[in-house]
Amino acid sequence: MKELRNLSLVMDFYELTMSQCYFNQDKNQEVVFDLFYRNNPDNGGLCLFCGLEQVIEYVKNLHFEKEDIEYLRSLQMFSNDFLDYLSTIHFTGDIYAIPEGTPVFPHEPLLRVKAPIIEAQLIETALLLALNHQTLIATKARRIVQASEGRAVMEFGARRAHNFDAAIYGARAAYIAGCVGSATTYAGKEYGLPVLGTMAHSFIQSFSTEYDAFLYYAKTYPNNCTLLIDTYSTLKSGIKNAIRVAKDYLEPNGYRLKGVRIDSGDMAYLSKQVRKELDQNGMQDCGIVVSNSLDEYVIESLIHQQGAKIDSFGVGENLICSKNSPVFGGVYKLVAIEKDGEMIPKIKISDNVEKVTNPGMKTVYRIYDHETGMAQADLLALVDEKFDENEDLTIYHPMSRWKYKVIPGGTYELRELLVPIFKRGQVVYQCPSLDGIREYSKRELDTIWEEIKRFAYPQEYYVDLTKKLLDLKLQLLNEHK
Ligand SMILES: Nc1ncnc2c1ncn2[C@@H]1O[C@H](COP(=O)(O)OP(=O)(O)OP(=O)(O)O)[C@@H](O)[C@H]1O
Ligand SMILES: O=P(O)(O)OC[C@H]1O[C@H](OP(=O)(O)OP(=O)(O)O)[C@H](O)[C@@H]1O
Ligand SMILES: O=C(O)c1cccnc1
Repeated sequence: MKELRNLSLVMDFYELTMSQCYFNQDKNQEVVFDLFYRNNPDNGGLCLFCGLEQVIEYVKNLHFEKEDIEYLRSLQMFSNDFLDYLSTIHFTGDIYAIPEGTPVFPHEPLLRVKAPIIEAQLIETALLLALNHQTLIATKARRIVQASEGRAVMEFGARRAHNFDAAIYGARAAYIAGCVGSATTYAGKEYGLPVLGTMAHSFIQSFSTEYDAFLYYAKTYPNNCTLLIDTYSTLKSGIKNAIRVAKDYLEPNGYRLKGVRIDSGDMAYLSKQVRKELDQNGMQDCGIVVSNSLDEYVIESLIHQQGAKIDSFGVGENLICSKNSPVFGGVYKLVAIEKDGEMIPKIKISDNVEKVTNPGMKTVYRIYDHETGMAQADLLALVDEKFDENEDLTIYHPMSRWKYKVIPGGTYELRELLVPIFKRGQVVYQCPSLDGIREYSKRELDTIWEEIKRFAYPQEYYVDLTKKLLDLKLQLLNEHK
């Protein structure tokens, strides 16, 4: 079996200091935490939820090694009794979550934990860091894939990623979001996603001539040959040498030149000129790949405003670092606490209305329109609420009773998005394959209206409350006045 790094101590120190207080007071009662976010990155209309598999690995493995305990002891802040307790701790609670690859929206629980407060608290940091990172990268990658309108997007980001895990998990998230593969070989080995790539300028420079470099590569990989044509001059030498190699070696031997890559200069102008030359030489099947600090806006402009002739995109830094919007602000908030065997709903109040939490143990439903199959809104409900799809459904704005919408009975279907992942500490969820997640994600994205997916001022998707949940929220707000 592969040895796992024990990452259990990847937790904010306050999780441990607070936990010792709970422990000393014998206050390890059950609580419920919701993990959700408030704003879509890049002013977008949605996110793609990602990173659940890594959360499952972390929670399943939660334990402290002897050396972890000794380290904590050396800090002289923790009692022997508490350290003894930590040395045997493992997760015993329930976790429900939305499946990876699902389009998600602000303010809905993406994941819900019900566990003794110490356990729920100790896993906070890891849950947030895994889900915040991969959701951010999948969300960015999805935008880039959308802008490419069916042209392949290759993830080239490892060298600009914020260290090893960001490259590996970033490649995973990007593949889920629709990239055709990644240049990060490790991610191919680990996740079975396609690894791909072309060549670097250093390769061309290492030969006496560009032609020699192309010829050597073509002889080595005649079936899969994409040549980088911008080392000296894309139009004066690169494209000419690429065509020569195709004519001198590949075609006489029954092969075709697969592609050329342009990595600098004006990509619209160069791609059009290169396309013309390839076509004039009977090489209509040779693809044009471009790279160089691309993002969804440059890609959109190349395709729509500039008529660029591009077949695929290599995208690195803007994708792997979500450069325009580098933070995904997922948060983890306590929403209920057990008292005398009963779960008591809790609220977090803020002057900023956006930051007032939705109290209680809740679930999320996606409401699909019967006729179109499209998602109409998401509905937050208390877990014990029951629905009959033949009856009218009234959904409320998260803050006001007078803003509501009635969806007529018989016109909609409800799908509960949160599914069981852990029950009493045991994993009850079978993680789908990466390709399974990717296909599911594509299908789910097809149920989201284009108005929500567009980049400029997207329409806001409704995440509403049931009457019962809204009443509870307003009642708690009143009680705290
Ligand atoms: N037609 C185009 N429309 C919009 N942006 C483009 C177009 N062509 C290139 N770009 C962008 O312009 C920028 C050019 O950057 P930069 O100055 O780094 O490259 P360069 O001078 O072409 O080559 P090098 O990478 O060797 O410095 C890149 O971000 C690229 O994505
Ligand atoms: O611009 P990005 O979106 O991050 O895409 C990845 C970049 O990384 C490489 O450049 P680099 O100069 O590092 O190496 P090279 O010698 O292969 O061009 C590649 O040529 C791309 O330009
Ligand atoms: O294979 C490529 O062309 C590649 C890979 C990583 C970064 N830039 C380019």
